[in-house]
Amino acid sequence: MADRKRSVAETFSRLREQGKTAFIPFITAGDPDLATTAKALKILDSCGSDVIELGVPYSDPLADGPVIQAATYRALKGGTTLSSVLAMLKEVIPELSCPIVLFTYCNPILKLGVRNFMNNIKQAGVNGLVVPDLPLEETTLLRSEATMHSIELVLLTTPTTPTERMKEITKVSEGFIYLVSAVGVTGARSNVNLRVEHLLQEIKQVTDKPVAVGFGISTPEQAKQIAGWGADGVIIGSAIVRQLGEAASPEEGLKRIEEYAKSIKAAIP
Ligand SMILES: O=P(O)(O)OC[C@@H](O)[C@@H](O)c1c[nH]c2ccccc12
Repeated sequence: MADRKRSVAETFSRLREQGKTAFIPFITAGDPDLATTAKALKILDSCGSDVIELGVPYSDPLADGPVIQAATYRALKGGTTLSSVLAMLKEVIPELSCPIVLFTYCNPILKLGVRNFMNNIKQAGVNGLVVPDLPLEETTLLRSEATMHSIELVLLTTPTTPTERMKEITKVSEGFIYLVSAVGVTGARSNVNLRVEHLLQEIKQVTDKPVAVGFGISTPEQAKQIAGWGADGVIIGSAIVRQLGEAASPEEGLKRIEEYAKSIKAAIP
């Protein structure tokens, strides 16, 4: 029963019934250390996060901007590995009410072997998975193993994805569809890409699966704007990672993200 309560798709359908938009924070595991990550997950959960994205630090974060690259570097320097992240999650997830979506690049999955990887993350209590550098053509093996382990494999579509390809992506994406709102890498932008409103409408014409928007969102006003355009979820990473990882102390960083998460949650209906 716990799994069903926690599935990403279930979370979105509950929110849809309530007419609410999901708040989905992203943080990098192990930045500044795994003990702080464990506390951050509990704080973000208690501040009303509906889904939490947790990034596994990897040496070549090609889709990440400078803030998350710096966080990744700090986490790797601190010795964070996939197995230490999963060991921490095994302890923490039973205390969380929201589902966890793990973020990892392809390489760590291939190193472990797809079946082993899916089994390990399922054992840790993870619900969803995003693999930013996994092209649609390569998803078959991951999708079948994810399905076998009831892991929801979330796929991404971007402002430059051709319509036919976007339709393919929406067909096979599980949990939700990640609409990347801006071209380029992750990182707060001063304005939200106004094309997102049209992109959301385009996707919602071809699927009724939930669509969450990420990239560049950092202020309550931007979150409110995205929610107003009909997004089912608002994803914020760099703005949170910066406050947590660049604070004078872990305690200071945890205090900052608590206040920040509450301000975002208050802004989205
Ligand atoms: O950092 P931003 O601009 O708020 O965007 C969310 C993003 O950080 C998070 O979803 C993410 C972290 N690493 C990624 C790599 C690819 C796509 C998305 C991501």
